[in-house]
Amino acid sequence: MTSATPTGVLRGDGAVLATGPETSPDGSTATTLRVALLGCGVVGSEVARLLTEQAVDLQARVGRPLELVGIAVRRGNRPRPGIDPALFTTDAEALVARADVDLVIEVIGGIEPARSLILTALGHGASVVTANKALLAQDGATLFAAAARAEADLYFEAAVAGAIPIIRPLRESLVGDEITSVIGIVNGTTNFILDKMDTDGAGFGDTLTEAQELGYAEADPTADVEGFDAAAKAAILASLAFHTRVTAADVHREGITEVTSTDIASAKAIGCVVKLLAICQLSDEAEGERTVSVRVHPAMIPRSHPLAGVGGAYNAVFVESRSAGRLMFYGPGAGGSPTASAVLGDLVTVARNRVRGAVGPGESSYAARPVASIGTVTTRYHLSLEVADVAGVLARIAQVFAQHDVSIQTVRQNGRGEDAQLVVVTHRATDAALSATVASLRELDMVRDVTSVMRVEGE
Ligand SMILES: NC(=O)c1ccc[n+]([C@@H]2O[C@H](COP(=O)([O-])OP(=O)(O)OC[C@H]3O[C@@H](n4cnc5c(N)ncnc54)[C@H](O)[C@@H]3O)[C@@H](O)[C@H]2O)c1
Ligand SMILES: N[C@@H](CCO)C(=O)O
Ligand code: NA
Repeated sequence: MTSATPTGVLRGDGAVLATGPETSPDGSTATTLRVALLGCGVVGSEVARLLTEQAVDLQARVGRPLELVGIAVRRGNRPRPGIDPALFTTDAEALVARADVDLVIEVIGGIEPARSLILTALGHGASVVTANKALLAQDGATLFAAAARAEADLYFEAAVAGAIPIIRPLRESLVGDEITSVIGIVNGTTNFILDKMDTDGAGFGDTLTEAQELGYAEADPTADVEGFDAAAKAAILASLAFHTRVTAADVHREGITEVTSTDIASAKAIGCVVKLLAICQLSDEAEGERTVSVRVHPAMIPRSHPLAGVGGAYNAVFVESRSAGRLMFYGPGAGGSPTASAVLGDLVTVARNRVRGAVGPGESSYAARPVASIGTVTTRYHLSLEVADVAGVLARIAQVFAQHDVSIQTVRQNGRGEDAQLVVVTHRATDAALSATVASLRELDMVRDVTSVMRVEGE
C-alpha cells in the first residue's frame, strides 16, 4: 500500500471522528469509493452525466469522493456526448471483477448478463444498485443471498415506480406496520397510452411510439403493454409489503393490448376511467391462513378515486396499512432523469453505509405467505354483450349469472336494430365464478358475442 497521510476530524479527547482522504502515489485518494456503471442507455447515460455534474455535492453527502472508474457498454464506438470516452469498455465482466470497485450500478436490464455481473460484483464484496425489476422479480432470492453472504448492499429504488420513493418506505419507514394492500399504477408507458386514449381518443400504436421516443418504454415494449413490467414490479412490492417471496411467475397478468376505445367509452359511461393496475392484497385474518394475491390487469376505477387522476407517464402507489391507514406515493415513474434520481439516491445511501461499515436491510421473507390462485380473488365486473333483441333475453341472461352465484348490480340496454348491446355491472364475485358465467353466456344462441369483460376496482 502507500505511505499516505491520514487526515481527520479530531474530537477534544483526541479521537479521530472521520478520516479524510489519503493521497496515494498515483494521485488518487485511498478513501475514494470507486463506482462501475453497467449500461449507458436511457438511464445509464443520465446517471453518468449526473455523477460528473454533481460530484462535489455527492462527495459532501457521502463523506468521501465517488469516482466513476468505468462504464460497460455494448458498442464502444458510439458517440455519447458529455461522457469521457476513456471510461467506456465493452468488457463488463472485467469491470465488475475489479477488486478495487466498491459500488456497481446495473442499468443494462434483462436477466443475463445482468445477473452474472451483479453476482460477480457482490462476490468480491461490492455493493450493488440496480433498476432491474425483471431480474429482481425472477431471481431476487439469489441476489439477496449473495448480498447477505458478502455483507454488501443490494438497493433497487429505481426498479419500481421510477423516481417515487416506494421501496425505501416499504423496507424501512413502514416496516413496523402491517401492510394489507398495495395498489399501484406502476407502468408509465401504459398509463401514458391509456391516458391519451381517454383524453384525446388517440390510437394505441402512435401513442406507444411517442412513449418510446420519450424514453419510458422498455427495450422491448411488449414488456410494458403485455403487463410483464408491471407484474415484475407487483412481485417486488408484494414481497416487501408482506414479508414473503413473490416472483413474477406468481403474478396473474393481463396487459392492455385488448383494451378498446369501446371499453374506454363504457368506463366513461359509468363514471370510470381505465387504468392498468398492480394489486397486491393480504387476505383477512378472519379467513384462516393468510394468503397474498398479486395481479396486474386493466380495470375501471371511479373518476373520484385518487389513482384515477394519475395521468401521462406518472405513477402512483396507494398503500393501506393497519396503523398508518392510507398513504399515496405519486410522481414520475419512468424516463432517464427521474430514474437516475432514484439510482443516485441509492448510490449515496450504499456509499454512506460503506463509509460507516454498515449494511442496509436485506431480504425479509420470514412470513412465507402462500399465493392465492386468481380463481379465488373477488372483484366487481363490467361486461358488454351483443344479444338478440328478443323477448326473454334479459331474463335468460340474468338466470345464467344467478346459476353461477354472480349477483348483478346494474344492467343497461342499448337497442341496435334486431340486436341489442347489454352492459352488465356485477357485485363482487370470484374470478372463477365470473369466468364460468362468461363461458355459459357464450353458449347461448341469443348471445352473439361477449365483447368485453373488465374488472371494476376501487369502490
Ligand atoms: N427507462 C426507464 O424509464 C426506466 C425506469 C425504471 C427502470 N428502468 C430499468 O433500467 C434499466 C435500463 O433501462 P434503460 O431504459 O436505460 O434501457 P436502455 O435499453 O436504454 O439501456 C440499456 C443499455 O444497456 C446496454 N447493454 C446491453 N447489454 C449490455 C452488456 N452486455 N454490456 C454493457 N451494456 C449492455 C444497451 O446497449 C443499452 O444501451 C432496465 O432494467 C429498466 O427496466 C428503466
Ligand atoms: N418501461 C417502464 C419504465 C419504468 O420502470 C415504464 O414504462 O414504466
Ligand atoms: Na422508486
